[in-house]
Amino acid sequence: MEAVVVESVSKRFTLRHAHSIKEMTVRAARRQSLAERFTALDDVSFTIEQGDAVALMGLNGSGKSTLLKLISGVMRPDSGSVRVRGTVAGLIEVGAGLHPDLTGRENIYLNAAILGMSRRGTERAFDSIVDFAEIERFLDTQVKFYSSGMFMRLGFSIAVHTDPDVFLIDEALAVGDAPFQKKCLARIREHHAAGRTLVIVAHDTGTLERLCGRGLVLRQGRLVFDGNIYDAVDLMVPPADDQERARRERARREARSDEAVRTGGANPTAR
Ligand SMILES: Nc1ncnc2c1ncn2[C@@H]1O[C@H](COP(=O)(O)OP(=O)(O)OP(=O)(O)O)[C@@H](O)[C@H]1O
Repeated sequence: MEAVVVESVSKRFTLRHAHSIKEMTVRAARRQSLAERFTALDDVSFTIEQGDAVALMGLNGSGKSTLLKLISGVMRPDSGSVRVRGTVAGLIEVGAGLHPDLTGRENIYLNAAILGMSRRGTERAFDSIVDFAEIERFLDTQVKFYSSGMFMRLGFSIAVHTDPDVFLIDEALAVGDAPFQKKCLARIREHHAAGRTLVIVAHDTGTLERLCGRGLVLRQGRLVFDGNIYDAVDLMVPPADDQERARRERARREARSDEAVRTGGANPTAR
């Protein structure tokens, strides 16, 4: 069953070169343009099946976050269409919904509601959210007094406890200390094992290889590759020579067999 269908999607932005009347006058006098249209996504099409884990890859500015925003529904394409079956949420703009003047406890209820969780669902998940974020002692402290790490953990923890059908992750896995990152990865794997669809943007190719079966590569807003994650990684970061190619192949074989041992051969990631 299709979870996400992106059809001939294009998105353009206007880049303004002048922000004040003075700048506008100067640019106009020099016959320079005041603004220019910039194509962030250019005729992109793909389909993601339910339960797939897909990496969105590309250099800075290639359009990955824009594509995630279109899938999440916070932005609309200029042309083409994006269809998502079921609910969509995840680790995007983590912490954006937290209110500094509210306590951790109040923020959990508020943010979970913003992310589409029912009050009962939040009550059920409450202890687990607090545990995961490791903020128990500070639960009744306003979050403006949290350290940036604690703030981020709380935002993360709430987000990973929601259960959307399509779970989006944007560059979020690189933050937090190593144990926390590990916990987040484990939680994301659980989402996937439960049959949820994952769409992940990250620059760390190791993480993407571990989580995803398929990779999409964007280059200047165009989809230039759609296929196996290992081929996508090789396209993004080409192996320097045959030795490096063989080393990667070995590492991947080992990772796959480790995975098979841990999951008893039932690796949920389709490769
Ligand atoms: N709201 C906006 N207004 C104007 N330009 C924008 C806007 N959002 C994105 N862009 C431009 O669109 C292009 C694609 O941006 P996007 O954030 O999708 O890239 P990305 O692949 O996620 O990059 P990164 O790896 O750096 O996060 C960039 O050139 C960016 O400057």
